[in-house]
Amino acid sequence: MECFPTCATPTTGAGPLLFTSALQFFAASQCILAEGSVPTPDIQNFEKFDFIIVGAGTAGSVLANRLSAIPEWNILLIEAGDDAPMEANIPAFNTALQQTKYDWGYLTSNNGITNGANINGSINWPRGKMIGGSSNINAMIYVQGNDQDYQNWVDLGNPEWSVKEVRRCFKKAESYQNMDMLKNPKIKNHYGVNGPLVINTFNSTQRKETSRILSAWNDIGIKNVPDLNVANMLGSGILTGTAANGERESHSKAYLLPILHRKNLKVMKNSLVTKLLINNTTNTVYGVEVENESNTYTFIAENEVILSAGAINSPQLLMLSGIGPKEHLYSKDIPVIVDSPMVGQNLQDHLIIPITIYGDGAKQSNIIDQQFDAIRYLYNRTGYLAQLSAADVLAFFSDSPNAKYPKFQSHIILTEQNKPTLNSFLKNNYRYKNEIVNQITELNKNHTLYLYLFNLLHPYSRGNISLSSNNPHDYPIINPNYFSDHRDLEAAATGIKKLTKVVNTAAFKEINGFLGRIEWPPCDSYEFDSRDYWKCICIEMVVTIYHPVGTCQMGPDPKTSVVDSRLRVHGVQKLRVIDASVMPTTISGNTNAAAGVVAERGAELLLEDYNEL
Ligand SMILES: Cc1cc2nc3c(=O)[nH]c(=O)nc-3n(C[C@H](O)[C@H](O)[C@H](O)COP(=O)(O)OP(=O)(O)OC[C@H]3O[C@@H](n4cnc5c(N)ncnc54)[C@H](O)[C@@H]3O)c2cc1C
Repeated sequence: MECFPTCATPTTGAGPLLFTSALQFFAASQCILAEGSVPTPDIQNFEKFDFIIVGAGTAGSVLANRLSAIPEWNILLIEAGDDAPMEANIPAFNTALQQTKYDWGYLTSNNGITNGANINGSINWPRGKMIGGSSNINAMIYVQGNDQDYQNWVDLGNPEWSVKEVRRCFKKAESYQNMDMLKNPKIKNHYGVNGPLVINTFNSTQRKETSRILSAWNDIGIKNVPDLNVANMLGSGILTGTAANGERESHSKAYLLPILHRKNLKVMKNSLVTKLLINNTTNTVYGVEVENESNTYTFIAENEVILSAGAINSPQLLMLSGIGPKEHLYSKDIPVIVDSPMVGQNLQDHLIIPITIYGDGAKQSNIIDQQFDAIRYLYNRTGYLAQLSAADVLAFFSDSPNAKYPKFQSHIILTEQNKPTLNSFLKNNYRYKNEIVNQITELNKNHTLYLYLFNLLHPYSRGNISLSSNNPHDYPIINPNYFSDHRDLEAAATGIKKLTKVVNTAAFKEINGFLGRIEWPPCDSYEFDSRDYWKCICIEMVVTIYHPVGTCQMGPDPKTSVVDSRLRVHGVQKLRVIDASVMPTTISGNTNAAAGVVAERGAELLLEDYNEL
């Protein structure tokens, strides 16, 4: 049988050799793309450690590094998820891990008020479930926040978190890599260059379009700045990312993987902590209960247990262990050890409202070009796979031009004409109903979609996390309570009205830009682009930019906070929470860098308490 009748006679020259080595290269590059694997440790039931850290996410990775730097301390780090897969490392796949085994896959509860345009009135709340946690599933946007954010924490009775200390910790964490930008003395002075966390700007294949976006922002008064962090999150510009050389920089890659050789650190993955062990006569925590495959283990912490399970799971674990609002614990048949009314309360998130602006623009590249781009990525980490799936520009603004504190933020998702993945993105990631999805994809057939994601930086509304049962496998109930405070709705309408002005700028006129009306029955009677129209869209279509914080907030008073300023849990001994949940108020922008800094500073406070600093 002739398999390839048209194939030229195979050569015995250099050609086949070259092809073979190319094939080997591509096969090997898939393996080296993943960030690395954590070996399974040799571990015994009832083994004793000095510190046990629950959760190897952003904060847990930092803590494992800083605490295991003390050679006399034995550290156990426990993570519910597996190693991060290859996709986590490739920037353009930043949404690809949602709703896989690497995502906890949470949904918000249907409150019957918001989210009429979303399937079953609820939205996705993804959270990383893997080594690196949410730092391996996030969009890599590196935002430090505004000085006032940290001053707010001090004003709430947390003296350890002064702007000066927090800024020092950012520098300690950072390894800023953009040599061109470092020629600017303000940028050089602002960032750290010797820390573990590599940050840089992305190379963008969309610079023509992102320049247009920047120019439009500039024209409506959101002035372009060379660097958003240096500008204290005021203005618009190209963002910095936890990425460099075409790869993601997760907190696990920066802090954890390089120290796996330390003899005093054990890391257990695929292991769910189900409960804290507490001596209820002394209210002292002495260990944790853990499920690994079908086995249950007990591990003892001689000094402390540190919860770094994130803003949903840290309060969940406290409540499962008897620390929380007493009536709620009684209702789930959980014996109350400490009545701590704020556990799971004070939930703050950055909501987003999608604003659809269309214009002439590039078509989606064809499949052959995309495949070549994939090869280019494997060879030298360039091309579209090396950049995040959203556009690499941001705007931070307020309702008055001279404001020193931003109220609003805008991200952009740039969607070329007729993009095949738009439909599934809107349906699966945002859970919009077909009527909404179809309108947007229909207009995208012949227009580029500039999807502006408007977000409110400092909401007044507060949600909460509560238990659905006393079973640690049952997901907690997430109630974000968006727009429950009317001031948020008014502020959002003001911010959106300001943002939609971009459509009248020269940059958008040049491409026949127009604002797309989303037809949705509850909003149809309102005049398009009026405040009332936008308020209606806010209520019906609000989704998340994935920044829950505040559910174990720090503060001096056990009635109004969960941990003190040194992150020790009120009412119990030998227990801290160190992760995004302790932020008493949210920050001006994306929360990953700040969660890492909470852990940097939290580690310092802990070391001070043991005279190790
Ligand atoms: C989709 C998405 C996009 C985002 N984009 C950005 C962005 O671009 N920029 C930005 O600044 N921020 C972004 N964020 C937010 C940012 O990533 C988080 O604020 C930050 O990672 C929180 O860190 P953390 O340590 O508190 O929690 P996490 O990083 O979530 O870590 C918690 C860890 O604890 C583990 N865990 C939980 N419960 C248990 C248990 N019972 N037993 C054992 N282990 C457990 C989890 O599996 C996880 O690994 C995004 C988040 C998401 C989900």
